[in-house]
Parts: sequence; C-alpha cells; structure tokens
Amino acid sequence: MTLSPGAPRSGHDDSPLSGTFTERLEQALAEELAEASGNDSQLNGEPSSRLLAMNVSGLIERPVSWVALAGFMGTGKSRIGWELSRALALHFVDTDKLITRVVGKSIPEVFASEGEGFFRACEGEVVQRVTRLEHAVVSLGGGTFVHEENRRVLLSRGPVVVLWATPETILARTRNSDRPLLHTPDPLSRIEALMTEREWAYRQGTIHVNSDGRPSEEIVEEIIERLWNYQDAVYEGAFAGVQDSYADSLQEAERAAD
Ligand SMILES: Nc1ncnc2c1ncn2[C@@H]1O[C@H](COP(=O)(O)OP(=O)(O)OP(=O)(O)O)[C@@H](O)[C@H]1O
Ligand SMILES: O=C(O)C1=C[C@@H](O)[C@@H](O)[C@H](O)C1
Ligand SMILES: [Mg+2]
Repeated sequence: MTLSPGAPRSGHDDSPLSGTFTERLEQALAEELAEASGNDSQLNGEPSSRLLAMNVSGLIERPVSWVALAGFMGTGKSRIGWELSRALALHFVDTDKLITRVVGKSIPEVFASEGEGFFRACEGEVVQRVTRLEHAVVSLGGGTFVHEENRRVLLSRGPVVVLWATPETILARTRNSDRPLLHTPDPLSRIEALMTEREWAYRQGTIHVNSDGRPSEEIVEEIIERLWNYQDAVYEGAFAGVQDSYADSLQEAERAAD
C-alpha cells in the first residue's frame, strides 16, 4: 500500500499526484470540479439543461444547494447525479471517480491491490470532504451510505436521495462493467444477496426514487419536485419552530407579568 487515507504517503507510486492523502484529495477535487464544470459532453451530445434552474428574470432558483445521491450499484447515481447537477446549476462530484483520481488506480485495481478495507477508508475521508462543499450534487459509491458514520455525516449535511432499481435492471446496467463486487459467476444472485443485506441502510435516505425503466430526464424531474417538497417541509418546520418558541416566550412573559 502506497497511500493511506489520513496518513502520510510512503514509498513510490506511479500516480502523477504526490503528497499526503489529504493533499492529493484537495488536488483531485479541484481537478474534478474544474473538469465537470467545463464538460457537458458526458450528456452524450444531448443539449445541456444547465440553465433549467434559472428563471425568466435570470435568478437561479433551486430547492437545495447541496444534495447527495445514494443507492445500489447501477441504480444511476453517477448518471442522474450529473444530469441533476446540470439542471440545478450546481457542481458535480462523483466519489468513486474522486477516489480513483486520488489513488491513481481504477476501482478494481484498488480492490485487488489495496483491498476493500482501504477503499472503504478512502470513501470515509472523501465523505468528510464532500460534505463541506457548497453548491454541489454528490454521487456516492454503491456501498458508501451503508457505513454508519458516512450515513450520519451525509444526513446531517443535507438531503440524501436514494435511487432504487430491481436486481434484473441492475444486472442489465452493470453487465460487462468493472464493479469488483459483481465479478462472480452468478452476478444476479450476488446482487440479490447484497441488496437484501443493504436495503435497511438505503431506507434511511431522505427521498426515495425509482429509477427502473424510466428515462433519466423523468427521474431528474421527479427528484427536483421532491426536493422542492422537502424544502417546503423544512421551511414549514423551521417556521413552526419559530412560532412555537415565540408562543413559549410570550407565555413566559405573561407568566412573569402575573
Ligand atoms: N434511467 C436510466 N435508464 C437507462 N440507463 C440508465 C439509467 N440510469 C443509469 N443508466 C445506465 O446504467 C449504467 C449504470 O449507471 P450509473 O453508473 O449511473 O450507476 P451508479 O448507481 O452510479 O453505479 P455505481 O454504484 O456502480 O457507481 C450506466 O451505463 C448508465 O448510463
Ligand atoms: O456497492 C459497492 O460496494 C460499490 C459500488 C461502486 O459504486 C464502487 O464504489 C465499488 O465498486 C463498490
Ligand atoms: Mg457511480
């Protein structure tokens, strides 16, 4: 192992990056944000919906300025997250991509050479960092939200949208891909077993959206609508809280005057 999250790097490796994990993370994050903000080509030539958040008067109106996407592999976190970030005119960060940039290896290579534990430690560091960002859509890895501390940090930062799909859809979307946990002779059974193991954790998300058999634009639209509802509820709750404390202080003042 040439790099440990949170600790100085030792030895030599072939990555163009250098320094401690934290330094490399900062550099990778800067590169990632710069690349994503200047690059709409990930939409495969489709017109950018980047300005959807801008109303006729030119003001940006969005329900939230930070949101994370969680869920099982292949539910569409990376793709939908990117499209959502364009629609809300927010930065986009994909934690899997960020880790591969920091470590200088693909995810299967990291699993093979450093082990899954190392990858999970990287995820923990990255979660701590991306929850300090402003104006961002953060797409997580499939296992990130399963870890309790990650869940706690993410849910205290902002809404976490969980995408869902059936095992069959997940299999179709991840077939021939490089997800190391699905490198098995019977990936469908592996997906079903992992899903059963993890479902309770995904259920802790703020908003749940089905991604099965639906075009990405429809999913993005539903997420935005649900985020507006979420924001309304947050405001109403906060306003009710203000009203409650105002009523309490009035009662207190009345009692004091008696
Ligand atoms: N709504 C959709 N309809 C059709 N294909 C989709 C949809 N959403 C995602 N895909 C495709 O499915 C594949 C997997 O999607 P994506 O990489 O976004 O999943 P993910 O949730 O980020 O997976 P991982 O947890 O492994 O990172 C990609 O090829 C993507 O283009
Ligand atoms: O579900 C998981 O545990 C994973 C999902 C991917 O996003 C990657 O983070 C990695 O392949 C592990
Ligand atoms: Mg992804």
